[in-house]
Amino acid sequence: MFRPVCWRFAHSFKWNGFSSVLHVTSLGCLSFSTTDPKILEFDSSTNLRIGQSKKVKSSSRRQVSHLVLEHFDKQYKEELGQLWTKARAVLLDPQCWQYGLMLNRFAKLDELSHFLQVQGFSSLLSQECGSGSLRCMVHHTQNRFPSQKHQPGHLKQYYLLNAASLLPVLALGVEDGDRVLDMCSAPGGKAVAILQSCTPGLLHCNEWDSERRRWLQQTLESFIPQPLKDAIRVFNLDGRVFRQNEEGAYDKVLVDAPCSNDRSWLYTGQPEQGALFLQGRAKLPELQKELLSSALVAVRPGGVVVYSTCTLSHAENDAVVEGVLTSCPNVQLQDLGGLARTFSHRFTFAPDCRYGLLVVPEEGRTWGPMFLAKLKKH
Ligand SMILES: C[S@@+](CC[C@H](N)C(=O)[O-])C[C@H]1O[C@@H](n2cnc3c(N)ncnc32)[C@H](O)[C@@H]1O
Repeated sequence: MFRPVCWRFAHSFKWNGFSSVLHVTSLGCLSFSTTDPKILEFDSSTNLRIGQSKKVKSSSRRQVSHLVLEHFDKQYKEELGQLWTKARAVLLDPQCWQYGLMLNRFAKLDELSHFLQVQGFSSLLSQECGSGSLRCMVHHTQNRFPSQKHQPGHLKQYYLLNAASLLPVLALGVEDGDRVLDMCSAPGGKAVAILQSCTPGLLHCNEWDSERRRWLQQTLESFIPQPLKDAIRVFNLDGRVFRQNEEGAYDKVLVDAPCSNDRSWLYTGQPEQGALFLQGRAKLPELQKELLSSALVAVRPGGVVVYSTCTLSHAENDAVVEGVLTSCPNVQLQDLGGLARTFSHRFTFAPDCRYGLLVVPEEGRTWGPMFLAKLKKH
């Protein structure tokens, strides 16, 4: 049993998936031995416990919906060929999923940064990415930090995410002073990423679902200090109305659209839920086109819109962008080849995605699914 000295960090700390043990020495240093626990946890009485092998709770409870899986098999085999076999293996094995840690530049990070370095985490983003002060740490193996609890008045140190979900933010390229709309914003991962990368002149975060809007507000509270919050406003609107209210008001708009979310929808559990999901899925492309068109009205001439989803579905990705490009003559598709080259060692991109980039998960680089396309208005 060890007594952690760095109490604040240790208190909420759980670890799964490494073959070494964390020690917190009496001097407050962090080091590892080579015993092989599957889980470590600090409990609230400040003791470090080394537990026996046990699975991460949330993963072991997941139940695959066979209805959804069959549907995916049929569709994605046709759309992605061999890549689907690889992605399928990852999606069906939550124990292998990698998680990135987006670090909060507004929190104290010394101990955490040191700990991550010792553990072999590396930085996803280099200076060439143009990501400003945005930092995300990734590991080549499966690993999962616990989510930090929301505590009013305290800033969290990190946000857990699928590292590929930073690509839309990088593609948007927000700069200091920009007026930005995050049209579908909850739970707020990408809004936080934007605020990590720079200081926009204003950031409007919109979320239609009231429950999720509260979650979004909590995320912003957990990561962003008060002075910066003055530049942020949270809206509770249907994103499709921005076309009427906010014409040309923004330099940059992110449409991280409601989508099938393959990773979580595969685990819809009960057959009825799976059936409902498949019904709803058919209606998504229409909504997505409307949201993207609305964003193109809300952005100023010369401004850019990034459209993204976390599904592999062609109908919700390339086909949506194609549909909008056909109906909006003053919009031009932007090349994302540079971004793909920068991250080709980290992410697997589908080779024949016509209008954007599609990150497909595979063993060892389980990031994705993530689709993004960038459009510029003239
Ligand atoms: C993929 S999630 C967004 C994730 C978020 N950008 C992030 O990075 O944390 C899509 C969100 O869009 C919201 N949504 C659904 N329909 C919408 C609409 N018509 N207008 C605005 N938001 C909508 C959903 O409730 C959901 O929270």
